[in-house]
Amino acid sequence: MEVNFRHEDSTFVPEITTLILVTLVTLLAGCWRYRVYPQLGRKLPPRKLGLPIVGESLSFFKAQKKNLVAEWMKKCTNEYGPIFKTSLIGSNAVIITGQAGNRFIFSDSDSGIACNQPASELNGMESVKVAPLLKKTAFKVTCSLLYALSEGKEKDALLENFAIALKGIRCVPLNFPGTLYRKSSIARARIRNLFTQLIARKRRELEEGKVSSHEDIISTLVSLRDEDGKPLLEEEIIDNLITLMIASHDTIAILLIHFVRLLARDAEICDKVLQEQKKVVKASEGSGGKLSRREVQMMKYTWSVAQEIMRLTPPVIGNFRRAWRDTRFDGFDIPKGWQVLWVTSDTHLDDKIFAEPEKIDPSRFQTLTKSMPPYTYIPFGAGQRICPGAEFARVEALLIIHYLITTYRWTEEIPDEPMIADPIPYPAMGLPVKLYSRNNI
Ligand code: HEM
Repeated sequence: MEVNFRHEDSTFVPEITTLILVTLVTLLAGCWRYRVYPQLGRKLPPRKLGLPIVGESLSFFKAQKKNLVAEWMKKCTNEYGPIFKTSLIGSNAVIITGQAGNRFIFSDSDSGIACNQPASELNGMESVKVAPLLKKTAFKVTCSLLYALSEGKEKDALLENFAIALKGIRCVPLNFPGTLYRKSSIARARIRNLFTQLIARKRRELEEGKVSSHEDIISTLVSLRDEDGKPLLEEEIIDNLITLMIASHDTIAILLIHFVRLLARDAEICDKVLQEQKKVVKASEGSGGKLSRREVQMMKYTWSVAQEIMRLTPPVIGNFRRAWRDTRFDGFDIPKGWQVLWVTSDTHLDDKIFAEPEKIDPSRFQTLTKSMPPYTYIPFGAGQRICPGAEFARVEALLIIHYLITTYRWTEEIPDEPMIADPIPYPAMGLPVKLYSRNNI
């Protein structure tokens, strides 16, 4: 027994010492690799990187949760100028703001920066929570128009799993039974499975000549061939379908939620939108109320309201790129491998571009658009990577607002409902409203 104890004790001490040494060496190596080395011989943008590993993630995400990202950015740009460095989610990052910065990121020039990386149900309802309803509606539109999925179990399963998968995007990656991350991974696997089945069905229907290669996004991706006649891998098709779902879902829903909220709050804007939509109803009488491109083009004021909403509450607050080589902007070095974050709010709230930027004034988009400097109004991004769904989003948002405002009027049930960020500003209680039918259109 004695011998055994001694034996265990004697190996235990070296093991601990080795562990401490390995940890120290790893920390020092990490410090050298991510903190010291990038600064050597370079003029990096100003500002400290914050705590090791954690960086400024906590203060950034706290600001995001409280819907204070624009203020967080303003404080930094006031102190350090339009370009400054930070460390977010374990990566060194440069945040670039302002028109010149937007041009540097969006223009096609060789900047060294590359990309990193979803109604009739309302009938008879008196009170409804707008936010979850519009999220579900946007999701269903994507499923119907992009994936040609009709109502049924498949669509419901996709919606259910997608909601769980999304929650897991921003959670701590602890892969244990019961954790959000584990549930989200299971939901992602189910979504992949569902898409695999949909792709197989679409392949069969294409072979049997039941659908055309342009029927929907799935048939298009399945039919695509490269120069050598090779099709896309199934994994590539699934990745594209998931990207489309993420990109189209919350974005339109957030725009519509803020639109419905504004119409409940601003009687003048609401009346102008209603008058425009009444003209659209009249124009569509000849075609039995069906709306075509011509009627959508008539909705100019309604779209200017949407543009103003996206100026003040952009559905996408910015996006990450990565420096694929050492590069420079505004006299500062941006080391290869660092993250580069562009942000929407800075130019959207710049009083040199938008007079009285805090004021809601849709008319600025009726007079200003042509004279607006490039790279200043960027809800859909700009340049080569501009959102490919911008026109889809415009038509979908306009049609949903048309349907809502010509069928109902509504009042907020909680007039002072606070906003939370999820990560985009979102009514904390889901925007419950009282609905009243309009019978006089
Ligand atoms: C109001 C609604 C929408 C807004 C504000 C919006 C905004 C954006 C923004 C800012 C980007 C990033 C651009 C960049 O990183 O440079 C983006 C990318 C993207 N959006 Fe949208 N989007 C909306 C709706 C949609 C819809 C409906 C679809 C699909 C039908 C869509 C598909 C995409 C795709 C596929 C990308 C990635 C493009 C790429 O990586 O090159 N978006 N969107």
